[in-house]
Amino acid sequence: MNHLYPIFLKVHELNVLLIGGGNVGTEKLSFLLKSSPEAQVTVVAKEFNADFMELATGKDSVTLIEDAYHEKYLGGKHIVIAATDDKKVNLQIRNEAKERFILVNVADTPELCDFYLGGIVTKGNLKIAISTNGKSPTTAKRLRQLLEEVLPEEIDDLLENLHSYRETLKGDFEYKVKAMNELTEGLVGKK
Ligand SMILES: C[C@@]1(CC(=O)O)c2cc3[nH]c(cc4nc(cc5[nH]c(cc(n2)[C@H]1CCC(=O)O)[C@@](C)(CC(=O)O)[C@@H]5CCC(=O)O)C(CC(=O)O)=C4CCC(=O)O)c(CCC(=O)O)c3CC(=O)O
Ligand SMILES: NC(=O)C1=CN([C@@H]2O[C@H](COP(=O)(O)OP(=O)(O)OC[C@H]3O[C@@H](n4cnc5c(N)ncnc54)[C@H](O)[C@@H]3O)[C@@H](O)[C@H]2O)C=CC1
Repeated sequence: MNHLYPIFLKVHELNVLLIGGGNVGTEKLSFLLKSSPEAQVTVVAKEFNADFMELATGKDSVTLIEDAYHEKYLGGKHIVIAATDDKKVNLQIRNEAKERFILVNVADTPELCDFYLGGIVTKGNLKIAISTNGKSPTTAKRLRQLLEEVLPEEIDDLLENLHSYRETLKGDFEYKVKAMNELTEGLVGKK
């Protein structure tokens, strides 16, 4: 059974806390910033590795704190990603986040996650998020690569044009629904 419900977060308007600045921390920050370059991220780690520093240096929206995790760092955060190599610390982060009703992801332990990070395809205004329900992250990656390849950049022109047309519609809600559906009927191959 797949119970996951995907949403699209405005992470440039939310405060994200990432704990861990190693390989996994680098991967998580890298995909977060690839999709959301202005994401507001505070990173706490005892040490940051060279790749992490290269990625984070010069990014105004990323704040680095060289310290061991402490619950005080949860203050004012909406979302937490635990990516340390210490399972006990990851569990502590998860429990202290849950006490505060903060959504938490523990990179190496799906059972402890409130949400998973997904493979993400961006073509201008179009964004597609891919999950395999935690079963095969590599498949999520491969599907992301495939869709990046096959979806044309021009798909964004289509969205912009449809948006302009939508702005010109003056009728009530029902009229707009009908007009937009008629115009886009050909996209799904219906006659
Ligand atoms: C549950 C989840 C929780 C979470 O991290 O959010 C999770 C968990 C785990 N990942 C593990 C390993 C790997 N993860 C990747 C890659 C990605 N992992 C991502 C998401 C997720 N990974 C969530 C589920 C997503 C879903 O529902 O499908 C992606 C999509 C997004 C992102 O990371 O931002 C990103 C691809 C991004 C892209 O390229 O587009 C690769 C492949 C590679 O790097 O080439 C490997 C190595 C191969 C392998 O092991 O499969 C391990 C074992 C750790 C160990 O053995 O120690 C666990 C733990 C476990 O499964 O128990
Ligand atoms: N979800 C995923 O995609 C994957 C998850 N993993 C798992 O993720 C974990 C981390 O792996 P790596 O990043 O390779 O380890 P790493 O050794 O490269 O990095 C660990 C980081 O955690 C920090 N850290 C450790 N204790 C801390 C504390 N108390 N407070 C603050 N920071 C602390 C270290 O300073 C370092 O920055 C491992 O347990 C591994 O099994 C591994 C591969 C993929």
